Amino acid sequence: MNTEKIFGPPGDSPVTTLTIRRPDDWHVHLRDGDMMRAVLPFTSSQFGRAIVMPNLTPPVTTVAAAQAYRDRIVAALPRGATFTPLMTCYLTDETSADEVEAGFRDRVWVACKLYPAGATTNSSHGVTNLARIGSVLERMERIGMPVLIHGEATEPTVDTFDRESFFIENSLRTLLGRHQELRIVLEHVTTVEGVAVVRENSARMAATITPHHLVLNRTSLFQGGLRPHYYCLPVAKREHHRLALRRAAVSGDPCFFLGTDSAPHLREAKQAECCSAGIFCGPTALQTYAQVFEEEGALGRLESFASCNGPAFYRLPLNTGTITLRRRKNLGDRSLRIGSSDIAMFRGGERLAWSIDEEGDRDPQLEGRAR
Ligand SMILES: NC(=O)N[C@@H](CC(=O)O)C(=O)O
Ligand SMILES: [Zn+2]
Ligand SMILES: [Zn+2]
Repeated sequence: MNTEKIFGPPGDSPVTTLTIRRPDDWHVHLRDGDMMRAVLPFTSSQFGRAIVMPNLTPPVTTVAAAQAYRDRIVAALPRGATFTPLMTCYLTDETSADEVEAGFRDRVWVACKLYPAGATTNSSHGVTNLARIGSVLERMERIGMPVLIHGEATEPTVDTFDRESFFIENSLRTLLGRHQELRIVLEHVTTVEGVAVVRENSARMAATITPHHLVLNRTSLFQGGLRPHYYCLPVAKREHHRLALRRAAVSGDPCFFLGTDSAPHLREAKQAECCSAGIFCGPTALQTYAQVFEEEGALGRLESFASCNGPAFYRLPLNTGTITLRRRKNLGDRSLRIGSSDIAMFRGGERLAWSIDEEGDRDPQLEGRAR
């Protein structure tokens, strides 16, 4: 990592540019069609790779569907982009272990995504009971294929703010016991309990942390009125949970890495009687992570979180090339136009401390270093 004036003597002017190995996004929703074409450049310009979530309608449940979806993403990439989408298989009660293994061996998908049925956006085809997919999980355990979990309980009697900790205590711990070699990512972790279970099982477990959960708590959702654009699942929790997430992210520990959970919804779906869950944070994700790491006095560890810990967990090579962030106050766009509608951007129109160099410059010293 290259920084200018990062560790200068006290009173010295602060770091002005920050060059890190090109990062990856280990959790993103690229959607499909016009929306995919509109949101993809924000991901492909910053990240070398991204784990693409399979919660389309209909969900991506077969090798053929994943292959076709990957082809559509690659065809939509801006000219000259060097970006690799990493695909996932949406688990249902009917998923076949053979199909899962075939797609993994053919390098079509890198992981399976487990949505408890009804837990979040487009999860109605998800798993109704973990016992139903026991043989699939057993196979994944055997072949070393990770399962990525939206870790929230779905029982209607469980309080929304307790759904993650309830899932951990009542489902995840059983799963960990039943499948002792299974490799697991707790996606978009939001609680102290989530951070703890990941640390306890860090030999085979990791978690992604979103930019928004590092800066929002549940009070932010009601700041001056109800904020639909801050609503996502799992919902932001109390302040002490947010502080635990910040400590985990900046710790440098390999079991925590970057996953934006950028989840675009049209404005009419957000500003509605029943608001869809999801925050479109892709355009300002890296800038927000940089701000958080700086506030925590840990800019020197941003690179491990953003660019190194994820590839180590997924057993993939590090990216070559770099990205440069510059301390330059900038006002980003407020929203992204899609046909006659638009998508509100998280922190769009806010004055952010960091901006991303457009060229995506490459450092010859880093080129070819990995692999
Ligand atoms: N995070 C969200 O609130 N929404 C995601 C689904 C998900 O990741 O749970 C979406 O697809 O919109
Ligand atoms: Zn989710
Ligand atoms: Zn998601």
